[in-house]
Amino acid sequence: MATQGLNFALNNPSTFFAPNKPPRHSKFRIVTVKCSAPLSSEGAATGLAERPWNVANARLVLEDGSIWRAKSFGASGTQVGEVVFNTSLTGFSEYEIILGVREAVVGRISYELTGYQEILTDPSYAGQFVLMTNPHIGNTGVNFDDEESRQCFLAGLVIRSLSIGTSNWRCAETLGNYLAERNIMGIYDVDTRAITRRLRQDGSLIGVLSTEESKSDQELLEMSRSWDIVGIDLISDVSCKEPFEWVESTKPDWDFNNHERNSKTYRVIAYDFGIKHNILRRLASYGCQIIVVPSTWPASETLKLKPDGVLFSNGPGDPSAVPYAVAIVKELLGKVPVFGICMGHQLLGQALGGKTFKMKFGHHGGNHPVHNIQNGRVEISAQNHNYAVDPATLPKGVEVTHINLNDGTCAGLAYPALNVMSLQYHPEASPGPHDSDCVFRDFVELMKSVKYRA
Ligand SMILES: NC(=O)CC[C@H](N)C(=O)O
Repeated sequence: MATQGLNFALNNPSTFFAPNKPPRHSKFRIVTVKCSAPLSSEGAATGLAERPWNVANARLVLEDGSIWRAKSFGASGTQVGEVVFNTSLTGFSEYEIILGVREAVVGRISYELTGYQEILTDPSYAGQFVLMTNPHIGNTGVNFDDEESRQCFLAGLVIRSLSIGTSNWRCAETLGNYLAERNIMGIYDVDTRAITRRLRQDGSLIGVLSTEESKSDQELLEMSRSWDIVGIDLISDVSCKEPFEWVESTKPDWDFNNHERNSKTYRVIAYDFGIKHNILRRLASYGCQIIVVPSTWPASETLKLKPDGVLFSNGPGDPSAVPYAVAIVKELLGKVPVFGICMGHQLLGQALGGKTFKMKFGHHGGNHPVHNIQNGRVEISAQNHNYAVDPATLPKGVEVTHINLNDGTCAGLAYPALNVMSLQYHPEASPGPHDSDCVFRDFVELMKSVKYRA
């Protein structure tokens, strides 16, 4: 609906957008409309603008033997990865449309966004193709602020329709240019609904994306069948190599919980298994002093820094393929309050004696309902994981604190005796939802209670 409204406005010569102040807590304000392809005046009048593409020049070959012809954007080449679908469709802001010389407000647009830039820069997607179920991607371009890490680690992007126009007050460049500069492949004009239904039915599939005509379908199929993401340590490729201090908090205009700031500061060591920057910003906003350390940083060195708490971050790949990280987590248990997010939660589950398993097609999206058993509330959450902790394998004393309401899987754990808390999903989600943000306050409260207990 929103994009239809925008297309109407784009194609109506008498419409222009007001350079509004961004609504509070919104990152979006329309001031310019950049088109990646010129709209002919005829096209503009009829709504039938000429598209900048003609032919399929890429193939996605899935391990089940299906071949999907598509059009390429971003980088060219051949890339293998696991295909996952992301259902993010959240976040919108309203804009006034001002028409003609009298500047009468004639309506409002709900401007839709999916957080695709945050998804592209989430290191947990390393080794995976992200297929967006939202059919229209690229309309807000990319900007300098929404990066979740230092680079794009994912294998590639698969979308239904690439926006021909880019319009956002923060836009620095188009999605296509951004991906090409980072050597990330993308395809569009592919039936993402059909692929999603296949993945839901048959489970995650390995795929090969290629723009190389010289490679036969059979060659690409064999490539997809001889690669696997299970059992591989993907953390060490994305983690930082040296410790560093993190100070940036959420910008005041966008902070939705700033009344909860703490006057006291707590020292947190954050293990970087592929950490998203917004986890660090939220911790900083809640008054934490943070040192980020590499995935292999010894537990003994962490304890020497005398932290009030330790955070185990999100990260890519199979949690059972990184026993060295589980050993570090285990060594810290009971010595300092700990909080695990996603991969961090899965490592904690294993360190407590539990096991993880691979889900059929995982959870990827910004619209997962979670039952918070501790307070009885249902939180809408952002999730991105293919594995889960099996609660039946956990020892007595470990509590399941959150349940994913779509499939009943474990979405959070606590072990009060050892000051352990963890979530399988993303309380820091940017652009949202923000229902679970208060878990950072819970972590601060945990650190506080331990620090001032003595
Ligand atoms: N976001 C994450 O930390 C993902 C954890 C793990 N790689 C999984 O897919 O389950």
